[in-house]
Amino acid sequence: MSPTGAAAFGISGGIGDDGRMQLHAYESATQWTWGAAIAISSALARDLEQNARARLLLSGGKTPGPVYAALSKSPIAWDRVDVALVDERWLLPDDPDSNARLLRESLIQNKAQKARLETITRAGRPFDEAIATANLHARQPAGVVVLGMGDDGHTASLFPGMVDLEGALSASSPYVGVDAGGSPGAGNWQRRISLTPAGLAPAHTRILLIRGEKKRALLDRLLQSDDATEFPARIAFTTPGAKLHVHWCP
Ligand SMILES: O=C1O[C@H](COP(=O)(O)O)[C@@H](O)[C@H](O)[C@H]1O
Repeated sequence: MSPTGAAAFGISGGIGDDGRMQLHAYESATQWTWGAAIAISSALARDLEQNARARLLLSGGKTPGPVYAALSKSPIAWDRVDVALVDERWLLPDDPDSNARLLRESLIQNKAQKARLETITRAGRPFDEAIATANLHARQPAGVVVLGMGDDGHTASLFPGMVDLEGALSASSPYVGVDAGGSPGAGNWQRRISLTPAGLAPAHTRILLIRGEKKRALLDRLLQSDDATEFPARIAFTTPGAKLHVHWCP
């Protein structure tokens, strides 16, 4: 199936009307998985037609694994694709709770084994150096960025109520180190490295993957305002640049 085969429509009442967002609503998890994978793969294929390499930023968490697994079977020139992280917990890349491990086990399989995976953390790499390395790699801006959204309205590792959220939201660098202590949504992983709105802005394709009625209701709530300090996931549609494509299924 293709994304256009799914029920794709703009949301009325503000965001859909001003062209900042389009919702692709699927009836089943299978349709969502393949619809989102095809959307990502098509954007990469377009990039690869025009550029020697394509750069893809992916989120972690519990939601996107099936989409990445489907994407790994896409017949594109993966040997010309650099895959990097939207955010990472301060964990080594082989830790079962790291976002890098999720990418390795779901995406870097099948045809996508030929892609180049960049991790943010590495054994012996101090926190500040990990941030600096992420920023260095981001000098080559990503064309395609895939975001997630937590039940608390966080995206990347930008959490409601975290220390100096305002600083992270207004940072001029593509990545910042964060202390998400005090934000229950951060779970056991308070120290993190996160993409910022400045890092999101250059992407020509901006995708948000969410599932379930709870997140759909939260999305509706997000659309009522632009205040990213209340719900940082609002940066997905308030950051100037590409239209946000939300792929959702129940
Ligand atoms: O901690 C994180 O959570 C978000 C959302 O994850 P989900 O489990 O609710 O899908 C994710 O986008 C982010 O990359 C991750 O570090």
